[in-house]
Amino acid sequence: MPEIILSINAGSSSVKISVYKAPSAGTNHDPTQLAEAVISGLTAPPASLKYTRGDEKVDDKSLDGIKSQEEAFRYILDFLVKDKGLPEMGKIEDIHFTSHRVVHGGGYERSQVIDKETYDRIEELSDLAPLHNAPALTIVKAVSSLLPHATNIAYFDSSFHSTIPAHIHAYPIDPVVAKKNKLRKYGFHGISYAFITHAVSKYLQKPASELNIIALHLGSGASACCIKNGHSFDTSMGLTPLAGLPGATRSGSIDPSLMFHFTHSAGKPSRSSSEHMHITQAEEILNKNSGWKALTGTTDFGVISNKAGTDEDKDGTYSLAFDLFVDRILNYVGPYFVKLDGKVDALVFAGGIGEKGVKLRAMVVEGVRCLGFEVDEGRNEKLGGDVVVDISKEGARFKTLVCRTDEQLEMARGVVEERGRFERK
Ligand SMILES: Nc1ncnc2c1ncn2[C@@H]1O[C@H](COP(=O)(O)OP(=O)(O)O)[C@@H](O)[C@H]1O
Ligand SMILES: CC(=O)OP(=O)(O)O
Ligand SMILES: [Mg+2]
Repeated sequence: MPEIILSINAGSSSVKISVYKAPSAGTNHDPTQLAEAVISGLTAPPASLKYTRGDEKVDDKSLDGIKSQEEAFRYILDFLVKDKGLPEMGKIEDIHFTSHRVVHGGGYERSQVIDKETYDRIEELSDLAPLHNAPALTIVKAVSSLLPHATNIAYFDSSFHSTIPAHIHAYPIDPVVAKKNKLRKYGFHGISYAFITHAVSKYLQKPASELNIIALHLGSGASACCIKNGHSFDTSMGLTPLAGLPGATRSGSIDPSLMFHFTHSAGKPSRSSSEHMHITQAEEILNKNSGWKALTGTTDFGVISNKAGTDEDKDGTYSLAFDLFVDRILNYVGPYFVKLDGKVDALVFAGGIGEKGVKLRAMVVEGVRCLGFEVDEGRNEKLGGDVVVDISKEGARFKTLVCRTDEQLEMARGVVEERGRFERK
């Protein structure tokens, strides 16, 4: 009987689900991916579905009416179960494990089976990841009712960053208050950074424990990570995923006083607060109504890239957003290069924008040319299908890589590696 793992990645604008067959116990192969379904564009309706089974692209269609992560999950599960070409999903009792990407894990340094206590803890942290934790929990709840045999395991984006030293994760505020309220830099996109670390270490044939990279996960939410000897040493997101780089609907870092000048009602509760989450209007504006959406009206950075600098960009709206993003990214690459003492194995692009944004990669690397990074135009434009691709120019002092990150696979590997810890007693 095959043991099936459903690996669920609820992002702020997408839900990505991969179906894996676990290798036989005692072998250390990767889980085998049987299918992947991605619903994207939740913040730019209509959403769309991309479905691949094995190496075959089976479906690619627009979906009206799917607006939330929970709706996307329910749609995908139904779709997978009904797919005649995927008999492994025909018997839902064979789904032993569901791994869930949970963005904010507070003090959890590793994955956890989601029991009542873990669920409550993740819920408590919802205010600190307003676009992520509550939607992820709606999926956990749906799994509990639709797949009651499955063991739910939470993988936290923040766990990878538990190695950040105190002088980097601490905020310069009253330490008593900071300790009591657990106010510190947590950092996110850690499942992706763990995948990137392993993939680049394999590609460069260098042990992860000796690997120094500057990694950029650029998606609907975007962040940078300084990875020293295979561990997170610094990252751009903070107490919440709002800090650092701007994103589809997020402002990224701003002067904290800006909000007092933006609106006087900024401190009042937001109308969209729910039983799972209580945020102020300020948090609502900075998390949901800023970033690319506020600057350009679209949350799709692909559109911004295509229009910037063309006749369609008469008032320079798209160019401003594009150039602003390049500028903010450079604000991290330089300092991380310094923090790594110039001993950098690679600058790595990942995430939807990092993997598809040809122009963005070219402009960012152009911005750090003085440090010794240079991109080969041809390689940058045609990546090919490998997990890690070298786009550096011949003779460049430092490497520039693109990594097709795979958070679902990273979680499924974790399930297989630690299966014993998760088996129901
Ligand atoms: N050709 C492209 N160039 C630049 N960005 C793109 C392109 N195609 C898609 N994107 C962007 O990728 C982002 C989604 O990235 P992804 O990592 O999948 O998101 P999520 O954060 O939801 O996981 C969207 O902002 C989308 O606009
Ligand atoms: C942490 C975060 O911002 O995630 P995403 O990019 O998937 O929204
Ligand atoms: Mg993502």
